[in-house]
Amino acid sequence: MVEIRRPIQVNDALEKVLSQVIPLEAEEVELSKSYGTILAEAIIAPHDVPLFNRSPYDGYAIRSVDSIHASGSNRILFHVVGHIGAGDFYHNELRENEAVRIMTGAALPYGADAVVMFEQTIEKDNTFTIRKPFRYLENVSLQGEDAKKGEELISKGQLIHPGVMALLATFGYAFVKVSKKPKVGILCTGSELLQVNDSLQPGKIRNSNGPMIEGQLARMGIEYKSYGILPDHLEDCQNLVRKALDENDCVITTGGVSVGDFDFIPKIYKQLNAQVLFNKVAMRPGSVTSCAVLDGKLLFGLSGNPSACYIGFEIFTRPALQKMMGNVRPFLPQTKAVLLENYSKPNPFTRFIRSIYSFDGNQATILPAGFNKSNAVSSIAKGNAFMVLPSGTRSFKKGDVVDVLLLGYEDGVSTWNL
Ligand SMILES: Nc1nc2c(c(=O)[nH]1)N[C@H]1C(S)=C(S)[C@@H](COP(=O)(O)OP(=O)(O)OC[C@H]3O[C@@H](n4cnc5c(N)ncnc54)[C@H](O)[C@@H]3O)O[C@H]1N2
Ligand code: MOO
Ligand SMILES: [Mg+2]
Repeated sequence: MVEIRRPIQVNDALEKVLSQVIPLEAEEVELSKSYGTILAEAIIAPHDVPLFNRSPYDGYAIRSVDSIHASGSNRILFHVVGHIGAGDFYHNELRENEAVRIMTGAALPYGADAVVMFEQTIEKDNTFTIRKPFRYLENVSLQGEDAKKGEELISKGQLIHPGVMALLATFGYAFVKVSKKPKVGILCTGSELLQVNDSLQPGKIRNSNGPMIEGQLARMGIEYKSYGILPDHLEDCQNLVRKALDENDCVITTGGVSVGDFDFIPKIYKQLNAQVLFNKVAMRPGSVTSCAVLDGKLLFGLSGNPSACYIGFEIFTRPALQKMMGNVRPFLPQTKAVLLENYSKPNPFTRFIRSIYSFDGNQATILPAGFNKSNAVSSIAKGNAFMVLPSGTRSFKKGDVVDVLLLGYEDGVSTWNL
């Protein structure tokens, strides 16, 4: 007799997975290799930025007090006593009606407290005149205006993107403490599976889930080990799952999670003594997505059906891997968009529809990406987002505003409201 599985809600399943996540240790990486990693320490400014008052323009540094009486009919004359570019420093203190020719980024000389842009002067020999008064600190880029010493700028658990790398470099971090990345093993089960370069034979298909998951991991900057394709043979599959578990922090299998005669993943969990977190989720596709834990490591049993497999990864595996890396924003970005066509099917389970999200110049829109079945591969290729229709709803109409999860963004969000 077939086992009757009880579906649990997506949020409950997700909570179960995330509660099992054991964060990975931290390590020091070279700044130039840190892109896409997660900060394991907060960045606290060790000094002000800028570190000194500097000129934001090419022009002349003056004492504002000397400019008070300047007007169109009373141009004031300055004597140029020095010339500095960014990186230079003028060591004397400015005296009355003296100016230093200064370039963008150069430190203001002592006594100077304003900058006159070249365009605001009439220059003659070693002098210039101005026709307006300058305020104290006018045209000055102030010490500490960008960041104050001691200020926490980026907290632990944030993604290191190019902007963060710039900040780290500013503060002299040649190395940065980040979370280690998980090692992930991928195993595709199915006696029907051929390699990508095999020619087709009756009843066989090429393994598309393997390359797809490799891409999903690569999109997260995570390295993986592919254990290839494996015919549906209980003992062989079990041995390879065990080996993959020993060699990785997390293992993803595809196929064989349902109730078919050759669906061996549930048996493998049982024989390995893994704790099954769930084997049925109230979602479509991906309802058979399964997850188990063994030795503190997560085993994701993703469906063999390509669309279900893709969604199972993005909804469960991705946040879990992000959390392993200590990412405080582990979830795909969530937004809303206007539906561009009627969607009349009822949604007894939460429905994730591979869709095309775009902006039509006026509003964010979402359009289902075509053939919308669990076994579809074309719609995952065309889509860049999931439209999410909550369970217990039906008859969505063109013009309705719906929830959307965006794929392929480097950063995510801290919670989902699904
Ligand atoms: N009696 C029932 N039958 C099924 C149920 C059910 O509840 N009761 N659930 C259905 C649902 S929903 C799904 S989804 C599938 C899940 O199947 P499995 O995860 O067990 O996967 P397989 O049986 O191995 O394969 C399903 C399908 O996917 C193709 N496949 C498998 N691996 C790959 C791959 N690497 N690349 C491309 N395509 C792959 C495979 O050829 C099958 O067509 O079960 C339903 N059945
Ligand atoms: O689990 Mo299946 O993926 O619902 O279609
Ligand atoms: Mg099956």
